[in-house]
Amino acid sequence: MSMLIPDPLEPFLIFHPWLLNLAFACGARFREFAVTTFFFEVFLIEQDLIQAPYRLNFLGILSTENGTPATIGFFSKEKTPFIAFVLGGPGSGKGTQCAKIAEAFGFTHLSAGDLLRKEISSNSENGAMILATITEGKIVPSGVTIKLIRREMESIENNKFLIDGFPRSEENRIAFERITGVEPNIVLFFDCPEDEMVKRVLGRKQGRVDDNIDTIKKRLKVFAALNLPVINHYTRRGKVYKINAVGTIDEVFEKVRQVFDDCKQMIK
Ligand SMILES: Nc1ncnc2c1ncn2[C@@H]1O[C@H](COP(=O)(O)OP(=O)(O)OP(=O)(O)O)[C@@H](O)[C@H]1O
Ligand SMILES: Nc1ccn([C@H]2C[C@H](O)[C@@H](COP(=O)(O)O)O2)c(=O)n1
Repeated sequence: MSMLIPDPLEPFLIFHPWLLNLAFACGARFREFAVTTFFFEVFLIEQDLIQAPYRLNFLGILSTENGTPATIGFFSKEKTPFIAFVLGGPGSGKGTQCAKIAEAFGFTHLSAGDLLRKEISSNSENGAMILATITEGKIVPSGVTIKLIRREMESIENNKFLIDGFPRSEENRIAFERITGVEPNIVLFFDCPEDEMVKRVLGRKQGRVDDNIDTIKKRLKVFAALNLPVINHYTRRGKVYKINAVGTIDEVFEKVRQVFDDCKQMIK
């Protein structure tokens, strides 16, 4: 485990211009993160795509329950897990395929959406904010989501994780990589036409607050604006396996199986 001294200050930089000035005095690496995050955040709030008050929640990432500073880069070299991010629009079939991958290849399936919904039903301090955000089809502050993912990863012995529905935005991605110190090994992208996604979501009938036509339209807009840039980033990094999500569940899984068979050498 490593501790990088300046990181605990990062969340403050986002909100306090005078601390931004301090960052400039502290070195290039710190400065780059602070400036990028600041301008990106302003853009997202202006576009009404994220919750404005997330800055305060972002503090949650860097504090731990016992009050000691959080460790940045929380995987030891010996225990760096194999991570597959699973992305795609709402209803593209991420959750369905993750369940099959987990069973066939021994992965632990962590769904960011499920973890957030669990927070709502457990009446946690962030429950009301998460419910309002999901109902609006927007993205929950990274700090909140990463804390939940991190908690699960730390409590599970398995070393192979499917992280479903995360990162949803460049801000999610940058925060995750900064905090964990790792990138995903691969990224699955389920490519599905919008009309098929709408049909699947409306047919899901699981009582989700966001499975209605108004929220779906917003989620599709958020997906195009915020999630596609993440997919483009990892495409440039040579990590994306794009899967045509049209077809029966088993037909799609055959394409997925091929990806994991091809990656067997990388998966310990
Ligand atoms: N290939 C498929 N063909 C038809 N229906 C499918 C297919 N894959 C999944 N479904 C159905 O579509 C609905 C949405 O699937 P799923 O929940 O897996 O999508 P998702 O990408 O995880 O969605 P979300 O991001 O909204 O959680 C479910 O009812 C599921 O049974
Ligand atoms: N990284 C994430 C993942 C999910 N959410 C919120 C917003 C989504 O519309 C909702 C449902 O997620 P899904 O089950 O479709 O993966 O959860 C988020 O804010 N950030």
